[in-house]
Amino acid sequence: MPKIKVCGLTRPEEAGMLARNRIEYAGMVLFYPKSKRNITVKRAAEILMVLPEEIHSVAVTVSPTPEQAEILQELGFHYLQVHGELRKDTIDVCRIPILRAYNITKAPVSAEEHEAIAGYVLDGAIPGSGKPFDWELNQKLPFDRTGRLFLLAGGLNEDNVAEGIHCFHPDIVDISSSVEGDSGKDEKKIRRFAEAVRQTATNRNTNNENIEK
Ligand SMILES: O=C(O)c1ccccc1NCC(=O)[C@H](O)[C@H](O)COP(=O)(O)O
Repeated sequence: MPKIKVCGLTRPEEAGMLARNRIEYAGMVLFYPKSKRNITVKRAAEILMVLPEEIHSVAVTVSPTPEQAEILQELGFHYLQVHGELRKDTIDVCRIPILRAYNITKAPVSAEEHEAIAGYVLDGAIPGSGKPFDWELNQKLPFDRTGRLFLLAGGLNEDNVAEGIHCFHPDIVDISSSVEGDSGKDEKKIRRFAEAVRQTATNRNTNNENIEK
């Protein structure tokens, strides 16, 4: 069963929503003012303060500079997620694992290889837009998964997540838009999404039992 990452936290009370629903990863968008989910370093520190230690924290960035990466790892984030450009000088200062994210348009992705890259995120063309990439055309993953995490992102919701899991077998399913309300993350939506993910595993086990009978 894949783990779940809820991305784009903006308020400390959302940490409790994740804990109560046994969500394993929490993403926060920083240094990207174009995003409606962009938060300040101060706000990220407030959220990290109340986020249970067992939830992995992910700083979500676009083309981060070495100085920004340094601030984020000093804050205590467990992972640095990088959209846009992954700079060599940023890799050089990074002591936390990198999740390399690709926004899939029509052009094929050519995945970078580096030992600092702990996982890959395949995301929609516009991150955080709630729109998936073309799953049909991207069935073959553009990287070797061995020893690395694979996160499926982009437009996932409680209705399509079972199909996404079936198509890609991701280690982590990554969501944002579909679990939001007017003022940020919505606990009822998070619960329903988590139930849909866990139900997928239950259905698979039941199907396997039926096949074995
Ligand atoms: O969420 C954003 O606004 C964002 C901005 C810039 C870079 C990345 C961003 N989000 C990254 C994520 O990991 C989202 O969870 C992912 O894009 C899925 O979002 P959604 O399609 O809304 O479920």
